This record gives sequence, structure tokens and C-alpha cells, in this order.
Amino acid sequence: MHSPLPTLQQIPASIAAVADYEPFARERMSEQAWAYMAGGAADELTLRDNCAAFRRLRLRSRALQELSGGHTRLELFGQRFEQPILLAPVAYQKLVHPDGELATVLAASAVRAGMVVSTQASVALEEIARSAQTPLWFQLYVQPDREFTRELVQRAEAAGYQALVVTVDAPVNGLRNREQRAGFALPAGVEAVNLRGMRTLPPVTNRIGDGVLLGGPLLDAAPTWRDLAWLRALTRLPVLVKGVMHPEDARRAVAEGIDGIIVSNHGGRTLDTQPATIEVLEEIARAVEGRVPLLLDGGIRRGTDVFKALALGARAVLVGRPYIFGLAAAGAPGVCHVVQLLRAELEVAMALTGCRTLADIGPTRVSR
Ligand SMILES: Cc1cc2nc3c(=O)[nH]c(=O)nc-3n(C[C@H](O)[C@H](O)[C@H](O)COP(=O)(O)O)c2cc1C
Ligand SMILES: CC(C)CC(=O)C(=O)O
Repeated sequence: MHSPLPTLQQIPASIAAVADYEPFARERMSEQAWAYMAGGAADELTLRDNCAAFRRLRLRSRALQELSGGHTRLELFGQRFEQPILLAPVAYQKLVHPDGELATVLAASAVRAGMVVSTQASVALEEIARSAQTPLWFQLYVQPDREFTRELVQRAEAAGYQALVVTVDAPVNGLRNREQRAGFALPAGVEAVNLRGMRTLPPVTNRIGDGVLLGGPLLDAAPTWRDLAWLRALTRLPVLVKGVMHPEDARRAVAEGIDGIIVSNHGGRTLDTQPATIEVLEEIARAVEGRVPLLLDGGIRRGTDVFKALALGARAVLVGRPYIFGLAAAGAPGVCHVVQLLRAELEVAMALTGCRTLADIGPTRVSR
């Protein structure tokens, strides 16, 4: 049985779409936390483009299609999901809510949404797993300390996580000018608890004049394809790579025996001026030729965005900031509501384009 559904009653009717959570979230967060959660890299062109590119696409409806018995269910790696919307790994959720990831996992369980837990979660990965009644995947940042990395993977397996999501687009943090301007630093009481006890490298700063990255210890220890092969051999879990933006990387990942690919530019938080994820999805889908499932994140703010991603080759999507803003504004009920809003919008889009199941959503339903 699921945990009792948190009440949605306190949520005002004026919140009719996920974007409506933003002002409520903002007024409940410090300026620094807002800069961290809402911001992106440099001029935030990719951050904005992720959303704008979805808005440019148009849906093509078909009339009088058979819709009876329709649903939004899917199966991935033998796991069953009610809807193709997962919660993306987002670090340090105690920044926005005192229960942090525990509130999120309660909500994910209530709506049976898959949740990907960040290496940099602010709650122990075992504690999150104990509260979960929905598939949990563990997002892995390969640490310079590989022995510690191995132990993290083993902890995730032992705790019952059902897939490993290896993030490959951030060997170093992006230059986040918005965070720098706001003076963002983690407040007391919020930390990456799962990394306690790890041997660390000298800190890297982003300030000009403080030295270079290339040739320094962080990038000398950055993960490569060799590490991916090592991880593949290390675990029996399905392994996904998150942060693929190039078809050649997608091909290589498939050749390395990777089970799934997440097309992602880290929500515009790493390398600014990369294209929007939805703009590279079809090219990557052509390279992968259906050999492994493709997922996508970045800029999903509407059920129609979910629909467009599925039409252009994704099996499922992940959302980041939308549920974080729901969490900040209304705790677990806010996260539930965000998933429910997106799912309801997806269902309406399916009905109005004549798609009974996710398998009916194909490229002919979108015009570019
Ligand atoms: C505040 C914040 C923290 C994030 N932390 C992580 C992380 O720890 N690991 C990771 O792989 N991705 C992380 N991401 C990226 C998300 O998993 C996801 O790729 C991105 O948020 C999707 O874009 P969206 O926010 O537009 O939905 C983070 C994103 C945000 C906004
Ligand atoms: C702690 C960070 C590396 C987490 C992250 O991926 C992000 O803030 O985008």
C-alpha cells in the first residue's frame, strides 16, 4: 500500500499550471537558494532555450481516433510506471524544504512517479529508500576517490535502488554567474551527507585569477569512458548515462553496453550556449535506432512538452525545477500536484491528438 496521500486541499485554485508555483516558491526561498535552484550557467541562454524550443513546436491532431481503454503507463527496465514523468536528480533539497528529499519521495510514492536521487542529496540515500514505495534510481557522480565511488554504488544496490544514472556532463561545475552574484553557499545544516568520509581534493574555485582547471587534480581525476566500462562491470543494475548531447556519444554508450540514455544539458547549468535538448533528440534517436530507451530532460513545463519529447523519440522525461518549486511552495503535496498537473495535461494532449497510449505518440503528431 502507498503512504497516505498528502492533502492537496491547501493548494490555491490560482495554481493551474506548474509555472504558477514559481512566485510562491521564490517568496519562500532565500535569494541565494533561489539563485542556485532557478539559475543556470553564464548568460542562461541554454536554460531559456530548453523551454523556448518546446514552445516553438506545434502539435498536429487527428480526429475520431479510438480512445477507449487508453492510459499513460509504461515499462522501463522491467519496472512499471504510471506515467512517463520522472523526478530528475536535484541536489540539496533541504535548501527549499526542511524534509528535503524525504518530502519528495513521499510525493513520488503517492503518485507512483519514478524518482532519481542525487549523489549530492541532503538526506542519506538509505533513509530515502526506506520511505519509497515507487521505483528509485540512484544518480552517480563518479568521485575522484574511485573506491568511495564503488562503495556508493554498493550502498545504492543494497538499499534497493533499481537503476544507476551516471551523470557525464559535469566533470566540473558550470560557471553559474547568478549564483556567484548572489553569493550562494550552502547554509549550515544542508550538506551532501552521502559523501561524508570521502577523501577530497583541494577546492576548485571559479574565480578568475585563482588558477586553472586543466592539468589540475579535479580534471586529472575526471571520469572517462574507461570508468563507464568499470561501472558497467561493477553493478548488476541497469546503467543509464545522463548528459548525452551528441549522437556519437550515444552510439558509444550503446556499444559500451549501457542500458539507457538521458538526453540532457543539465537544465542549462553546465555549458551555456549548448542547444536545447529537444533540438538534439531526433538526431540522437536516429543514432540509437531504438537499441536502448532514450529519456530527455530540460525545459519540460507542460504536458504538451512531455508529449513532444515522446513524439520525437523519448520513452520518458524527467523534470527538475518544476517539482523543486512545488516542494518549496507546498512540500510533498506541491510535488504531487506538479506531477498530477503534467500528467493531466499530457492526457488531454493525447486525447486531443488522438493517441490512446504512449506508443501512439509519434513524429507525425508534431510539426517543427
Ligand atoms: C538545483 C538543481 C540541482 C541539480 N542537481 C543535480 C545533480 O545532483 N545531479 C544531476 O545529475 N543533475 C542535477 N541537476 C540537473 C537535473 O537533474 C536536470 O537535468 C535538470 O534540472 C532538468 O532541467 P529542468 O530543471 O528544466 O527540468 C540539478 C538541477 C537543478 C535545477
Ligand atoms: C552539487 C552539484 C554538483 C549538483 C548539480 O549537479 C547541480 O547543481 O546542477
